[in-house]
Amino acid sequence: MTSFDHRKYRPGPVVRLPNRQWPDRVVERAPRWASVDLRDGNQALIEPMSVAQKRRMWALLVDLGIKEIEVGFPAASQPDYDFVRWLIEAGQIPADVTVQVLVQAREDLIVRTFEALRDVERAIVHVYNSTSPVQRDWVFGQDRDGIRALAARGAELVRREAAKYPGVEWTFQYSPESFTATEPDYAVEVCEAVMAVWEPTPERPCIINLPATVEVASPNVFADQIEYFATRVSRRDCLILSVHTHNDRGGAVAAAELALLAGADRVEGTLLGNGERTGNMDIVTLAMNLYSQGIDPGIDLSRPDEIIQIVTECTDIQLHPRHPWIGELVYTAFSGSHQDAIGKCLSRQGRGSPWQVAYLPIDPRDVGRTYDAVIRVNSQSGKGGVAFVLERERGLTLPRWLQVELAQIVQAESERGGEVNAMRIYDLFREHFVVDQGPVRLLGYGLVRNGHDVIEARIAEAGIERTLHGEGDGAIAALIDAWTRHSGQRVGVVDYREQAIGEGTDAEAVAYVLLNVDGQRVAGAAIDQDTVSASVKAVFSAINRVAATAEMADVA
Ligand SMILES: CC(=O)SCCNC(=O)CCNC(=O)[C@H](O)C(C)(C)COP(=O)(O)OP(=O)(O)OC[C@H]1O[C@@H](n2cnc3c(N)ncnc32)[C@H](O)[C@@H]1OP(=O)(O)O
Ligand SMILES: CC(C)C(=O)C(=O)O
Ligand SMILES: [Mg+2]
Repeated sequence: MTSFDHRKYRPGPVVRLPNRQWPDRVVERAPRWASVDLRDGNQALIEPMSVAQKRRMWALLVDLGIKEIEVGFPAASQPDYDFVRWLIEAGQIPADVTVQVLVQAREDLIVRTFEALRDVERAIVHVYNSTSPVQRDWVFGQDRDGIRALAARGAELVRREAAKYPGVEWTFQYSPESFTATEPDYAVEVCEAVMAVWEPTPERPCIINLPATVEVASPNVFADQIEYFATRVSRRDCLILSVHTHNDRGGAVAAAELALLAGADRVEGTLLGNGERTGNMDIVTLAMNLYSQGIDPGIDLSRPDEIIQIVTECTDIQLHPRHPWIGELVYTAFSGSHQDAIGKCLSRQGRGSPWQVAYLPIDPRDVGRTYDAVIRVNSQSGKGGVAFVLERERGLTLPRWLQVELAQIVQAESERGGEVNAMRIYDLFREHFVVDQGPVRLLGYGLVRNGHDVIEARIAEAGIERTLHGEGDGAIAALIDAWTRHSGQRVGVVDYREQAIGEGTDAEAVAYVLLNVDGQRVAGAAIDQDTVSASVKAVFSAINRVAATAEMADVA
């Protein structure tokens, strides 16, 4: 008998919203960002941040360009109080950044919160109380009127205390905590009661922050709740509509995105999504989502490794290697068809033209990643990936028939031993296709080119030195003629390619040849400083591969 029983649960809320508008809208600009790393993020840590960690996190948030930063709950704990004091007294708050602090709708806490903020130039005071039926009934033991009065009283206290510090530019923020589980009409009613006290104007708006304190439904329901609120609240022009989503169902980012369609102006979240339970909305992910749609996110995410390092140090939570946009493995493909498509697209992607590379929704270089890690080879990989790695690391552009054969060799190796790195792929290429130490060794050759080519090749075969003679149109044809006369084999050239790698005096030639020897196709390759020598040696590589196969058959 287990307690796993879905009948314990009821479906989440449904909002009646005929003619909802948000599904037809698109997001065209970034929201106002507000970080709650130092408050919601911090309160969810096993070990809350030390002073040094808070300072590091603060510096990072400012550096990224986040302009509204909730720095703590100063009335709740001495470290939070002290941190706020340090920010103010040490002049740490840049002119374009506003600190925000959280407080419950309780008099003593509100008084202390304002004390903590004395001498600040500007600040957002964020007061909240919970509004859902279960919180009303079971936590606060109050009915709808009672909770509305609690909220209004909190607003009055905030207004009263703010008046004691007239030199400060205050912004008031209210959150109906547990908004997503609150009846939508009642959420509007409570916020109206708060606004009636604060009397915001278009010039001095207040912030109404609608939280998915616990994510209880799919993101479309949240969007309905936001649109419902935005279209029913009075004085919409006097408030900044903010959302604060949590990730209980894994939809915090999606919910925030849809909320923007539904009328939200501002989004609260944390870097990389740390926060209560499964976390807060991840600012980095949402910002990168916008970026990848061609929208300026308004925060600088060009150095994500720095974000990962600092957030990891401050939270002691490791980043998942497949975390959206910036996880370690996000721009790495192991699977063959992905590698093939990525390689093809990268080779055609023009500089300055709109990015369109299959499987890479953005250019990895934008977030400080190089192409080095884009393709890594294991047993799931195919010829495209192997070829891509060799081209990237060694500049070798293998012909397709050689890619196919090499990929099989690499795959066999990776089935035995896991990932195969670029150096090993190159070694396998040389070991299998550049065969200059086989049964037949080329000792030297002379070529007379006079319209018609005549070759004289000295070889050692089974310990015996011989000189072969042949002629034809081109060095390869002459050599094939020489070998055919000597061996009696029927040899034809199916394909031949050559390429230069490197430049200037360091340049080398690589030759790839596919022969048909007595009906059997065999590939060979060679690398030399000279193009003709590379092609001659490539033919011997192929001949050696045939000879080696024959020797093995004899042994068997
Ligand atoms: C969704 C969120 O993240 S909300 C933010 C939550 N963050 C935190 O709680 C971290 C900081 N908080 C704290 O350190 C403590 O809660 C303190 C210091 C603020 C208060 O501590 P305490 O006074 O010991 O009480 P505690 O937190 O248990 O408070 C519960 C009481 O406050 C009331 N309360 C809780 N929230 C609120 C609120 N927003 N407004 C008014 N009253 C509230 C409860 O109904 C309860 O009342 P009761 O004592 O009459 O039953
Ligand atoms: C304080 C509020 C906004 C909160 O963190 C929540 O509801 O999740
Ligand atoms: Mg929260």
